[in-house]
Amino acid sequence: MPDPIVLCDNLVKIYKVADLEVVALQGLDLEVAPGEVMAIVGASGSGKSTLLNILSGLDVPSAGSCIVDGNDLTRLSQAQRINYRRRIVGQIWQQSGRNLLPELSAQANVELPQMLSGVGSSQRVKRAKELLELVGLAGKEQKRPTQLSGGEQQRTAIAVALSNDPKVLLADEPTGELDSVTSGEIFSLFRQLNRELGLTIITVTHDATIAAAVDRTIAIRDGRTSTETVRRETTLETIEAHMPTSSAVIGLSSRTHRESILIDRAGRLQLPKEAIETLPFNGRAEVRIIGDHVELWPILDQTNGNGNGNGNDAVSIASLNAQNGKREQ
Ligand SMILES: Nc1ncnc2c1ncn2[C@@H]1O[C@H](COP(=O)(O)OP(=O)(O)OP(=O)(O)O)[C@@H](O)[C@H]1O
Repeated sequence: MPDPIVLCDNLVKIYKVADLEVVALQGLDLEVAPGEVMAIVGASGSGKSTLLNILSGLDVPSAGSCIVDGNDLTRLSQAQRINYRRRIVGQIWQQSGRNLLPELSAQANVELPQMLSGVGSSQRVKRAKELLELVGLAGKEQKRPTQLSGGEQQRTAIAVALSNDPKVLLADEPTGELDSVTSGEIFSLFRQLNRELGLTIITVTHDATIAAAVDRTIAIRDGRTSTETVRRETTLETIEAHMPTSSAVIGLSSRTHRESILIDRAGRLQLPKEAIETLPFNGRAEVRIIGDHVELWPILDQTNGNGNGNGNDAVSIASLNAQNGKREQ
């Protein structure tokens, strides 16, 4: 496997608001391979945008490490950070007002980041035209954002994000304001750009069709990666009965996708919601490694005379196959 283009290890982000501290990311691990197309999903407030803002260089991690294309985002100087934001990453947001300057034409919007990077006039005019053609907007170069449809505005935003030839495209809910047909078209464009330019794409989304179409979906819960869902190469027909019934927080089919929990580098894991719902207890528990599996036992209240582990209420959380190193749920 090639070296990851994104490697986050035990990433922490704490926002200070007056006297309060908000822990937005609490020890998140993430690896993304070059040329991968992946989605980040999770409930509101789970830390998705915080992660994207760190990857884009807009926010600085509070602790842990985050390296993107060899750039250590915890240690960049101000000048290095500007250079990183101009050349390594391109970013698009849900709201077109945040992506485009309304008083400029599509062409001028795409030229602007190049102008800020010192690219000469004739070269940036040529590149802006090429990029607008690549995203399917040939002939609309002189239109202003208000003269374009929502999908066309997002296409323009993608061309703007690509104007300095970044390695990684970061998209925060890029289809959040679009209808499902236009969302599908934007996602096809992502796929085309991935194929033709080798672009790595990381998108935050609530859109199940997008999550179903990417190579890998990471679910974040409470500021940590909790599950990962990968697309199966072939769909399952016959052994479906033996597989989990659904996949990922947005409910992808287990015929086409496989979900796994992630144990982070500190050894922590988050049980899926369905597993928590079937646990017969919560609170303190004892972990026992018994032969080939791991068990959780409730620690019962000592004051009423109960010891722990005497009933049938242990939960086996994993089977460990020591022979082949495989871990089975
Ligand atoms: N600039 C900030 N100052 C203070 N707290 C913040 C800031 N940005 C995010 N937070 C807090 O950090 C936590 C994670 O927020 P974040 O926006 O990353 O979540 P999210 O998963 O992107 O949510 P949504 O899906 O609603 O956009 C939340 O509790 C949020 O209130």
